[in-house]
Amino acid sequence: MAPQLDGFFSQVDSLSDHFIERLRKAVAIPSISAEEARRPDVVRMGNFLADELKALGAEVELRELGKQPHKEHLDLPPVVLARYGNDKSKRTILVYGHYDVQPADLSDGWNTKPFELTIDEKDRMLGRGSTDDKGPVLGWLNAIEAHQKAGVDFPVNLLMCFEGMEEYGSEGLEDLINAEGKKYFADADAVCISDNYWLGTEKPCLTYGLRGCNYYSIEVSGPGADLHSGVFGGTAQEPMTDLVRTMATLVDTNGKIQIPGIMEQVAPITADEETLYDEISFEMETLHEALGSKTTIFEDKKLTLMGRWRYPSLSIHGVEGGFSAPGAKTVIPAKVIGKFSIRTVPDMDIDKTNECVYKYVNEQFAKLGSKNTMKVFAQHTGKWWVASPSHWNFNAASKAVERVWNVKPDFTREGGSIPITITFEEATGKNVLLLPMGSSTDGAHSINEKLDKRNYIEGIKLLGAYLHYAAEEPTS
Ligand SMILES: NCC(=O)N[C@@H](Cc1c[nH]cn1)C(=O)O
Ligand SMILES: [Zn+2]
Ligand SMILES: [Zn+2]
Repeated sequence: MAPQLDGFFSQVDSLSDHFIERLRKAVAIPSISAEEARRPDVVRMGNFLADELKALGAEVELRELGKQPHKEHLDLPPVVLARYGNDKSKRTILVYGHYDVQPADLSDGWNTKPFELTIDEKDRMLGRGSTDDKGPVLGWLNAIEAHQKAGVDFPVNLLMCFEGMEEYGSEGLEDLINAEGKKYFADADAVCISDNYWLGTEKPCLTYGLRGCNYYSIEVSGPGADLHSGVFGGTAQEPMTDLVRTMATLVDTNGKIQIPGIMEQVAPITADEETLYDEISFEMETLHEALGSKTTIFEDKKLTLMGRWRYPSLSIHGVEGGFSAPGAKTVIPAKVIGKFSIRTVPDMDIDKTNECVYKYVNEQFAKLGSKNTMKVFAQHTGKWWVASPSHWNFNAASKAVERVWNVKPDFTREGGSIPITITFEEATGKNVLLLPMGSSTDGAHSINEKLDKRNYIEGIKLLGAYLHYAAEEPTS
């Protein structure tokens, strides 16, 4: 029998301004995990969540994770663990999200202040973390509150795990989840993560796969200090020149990875997979809109989806130590660190991939015949994940999508990474579902990140409806 959801849904509508205010407060905390100076703000954001959860009647623990690896002067932000409900006759759903965000600065090209939630004339709620992942995290809290205020029994016990280091490789979390898999998380019957996006702007999806991410640094140094390029140019071998020449050998303009041993690890395409892409609702126009240009590698939908889901990609992110401000500074940097990452896919192996990268980068640098020194190392790694969507957890989410959005969801994989997903699967032994709230044009990690008001409010209904269907879905 379909669950009675009307009371809950109308309460979400009535509380929508209050829920937007909650998001406004969260976005105002610049919880950037990658910036050391922002660490107190990340902690403040964890405390904010803990306080909101306590006010809703959840049992909350702030778990400290110790020092940040390679940055021993920094404490990792706490993991917020919470439980709402402990009724043995109900199913228990474990949800995960993250309260840290990517860096953001007005000078990057934002049209509005990134840490002030701004609602524009199209009801887009602009602000860093609005879609990734503060909106979805608050979605769970909002669903609890709407049940309480509507007087509707909460259908499941909810276990929550919200971390503050996801955008920096989830440092410290893996050990906690492995340790708590059969303790704090022991009751979990299934896991749900809301931290990705629809493929387009109209059709919801359920996601059963993610790429992994190996993130690398190439450090080139030589001179003892930054130098005057007029005095030393033409006399010293320059680290930036060596770095740029080395980085240029990694990948070509069409994204073809030049490192031997990477593509060789990729699982072959199966006959079933060949047919899968045609069914997916995905328009190249929407991709162009999300991209902000027509500079796609492929013109074709299937090749584009394959490029995002089932093949690895190599992206060059930036150079630390180089001159990047506007204007013209005639300096030779003494030490530069180039950053790049490889999104990994089945059947790639983390260690094997690292070996291929180290060997290749060392060879390319050696070819330069430079007297400078080069080190290449992985900053963090996370494995890819592909699960079976034939499970009651996905059935429940599919029914919830139909109920809220009046359409059957697409079943998708995702090009991004949530490295902790596979850890949850292995530590709990339970099915993991990705249930996105936001859409493809939200601009996560980019300037002008937003979450449409519609996706936030209907997304709260979706998360709540999912819990109702999960409560009664027959075991599969
Ligand atoms: N919303 C998920 C997300 O943005 N994940 C990050 C996580 C990450 C950071 N380093 C490696 N993975 C992503 O970039 O995919
Ligand atoms: Zn995220
Ligand atoms: Zn992110």
